[in-house]
Amino acid sequence: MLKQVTKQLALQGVRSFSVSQQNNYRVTVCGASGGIGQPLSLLLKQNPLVTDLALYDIVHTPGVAADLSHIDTKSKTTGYMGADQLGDALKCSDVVVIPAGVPRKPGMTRDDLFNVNAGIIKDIANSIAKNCPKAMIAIITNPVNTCVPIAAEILKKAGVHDPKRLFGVSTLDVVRARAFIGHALGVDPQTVQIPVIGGHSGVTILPVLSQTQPQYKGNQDAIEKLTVRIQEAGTEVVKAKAGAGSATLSMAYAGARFAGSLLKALNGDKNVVECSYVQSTVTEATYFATPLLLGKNGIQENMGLPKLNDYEKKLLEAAIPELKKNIQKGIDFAKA
Ligand SMILES: NC(=O)C1=CN([C@@H]2O[C@H](COP(=O)(O)OP(=O)(O)OC[C@H]3O[C@@H](n4cnc5c(N)ncnc54)[C@H](O)[C@@H]3O)[C@@H](O)[C@H]2O)C=CC1
Ligand SMILES: O=C([O-])CC(=O)C(=O)O
Repeated sequence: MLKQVTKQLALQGVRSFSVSQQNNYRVTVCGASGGIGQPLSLLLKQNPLVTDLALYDIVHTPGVAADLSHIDTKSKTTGYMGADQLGDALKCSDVVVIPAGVPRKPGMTRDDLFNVNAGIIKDIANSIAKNCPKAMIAIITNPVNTCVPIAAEILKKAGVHDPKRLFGVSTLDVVRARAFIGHALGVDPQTVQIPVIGGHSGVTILPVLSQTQPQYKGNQDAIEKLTVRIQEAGTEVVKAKAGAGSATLSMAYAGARFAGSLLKALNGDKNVVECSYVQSTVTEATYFATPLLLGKNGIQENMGLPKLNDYEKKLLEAAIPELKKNIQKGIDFAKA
């Protein structure tokens, strides 16, 4: 009889899961009701490594959680709403993904979001320090270049800072570069490899086109145009959305990919490499995105600067002062 029922469930597409599997992680999304938060949570609900999906926001999470909880994947989805429930949302989380905060409108820079978003990151980081100090933390909220140093300073104050576990999500820059290059070369974007280093705004975004696989063969003019397009791709979306926000769907895809990579590495996969904005000694900027080998404890190895040609070295020179300014702003805010 039991055999029959199991077979029937299998035919209906219902999978059974062994309790002995290692792949049981709790992921918290902070800002889960937003333009990024909802599709990101939908994608995470489909990740087989997630057993417990905690959705936190200051609005609407009971509805978002109820909706997602009807999807036939194994993870349990729970909604937490309002500052009183932030601690419970974070408690025992393995991975915290943060797309909480306001997005840009046309004419704004990412730095213009600082006044509102810095305080949001500060509050969430304080609660992470108390409730899940060992979690991997992935910050999507802009300005990423400044929000990551803010979170680091808050975690330092609480005595729980581990730079190997704190990440600024710059994956969308890689995703975009792969899309643009794949279409330009007429190849599947999924087969394109390219490091995008530096930070996540304007001139701090440094796509290393000389290291693209398969090779990008454009002339210098084409290379410069493509570089600027990747650097300004966020603004391209902000303009196209004409006041209705910034990239949400592509960011949800990128955020789910990055969180998925953290989970794979936690689960013992030894070949997970992602570019991400982290504490760094690779350049003069104390936070900098480079390719990272991820492991069970976060960054296993910073793979350092890829080989740069003369044009890319100039881009790096332009990025460093801007990054240093963005980083100092975050440190000053957190110390004040
Ligand atoms: N790193 C990246 O590549 C990218 C970053 N972003 C950034 O992501 C952030 C979110 O963007 P969207 O989802 O489009 O904005 P949104 O306004 O649609 O959603 C933000 C969500 O955050 C929530 N929120 C506000 N204060 C909160 C708090 N204290 N605690 C928890 N949740 C809170 C809001 O209620 C809302 O549901 C923005 O700062 C945006 O600039 C956007 C695209 C790409
Ligand atoms: O441009 C923005 O404000 C949002 C963002 O970071 C991106 O799309 O890369």
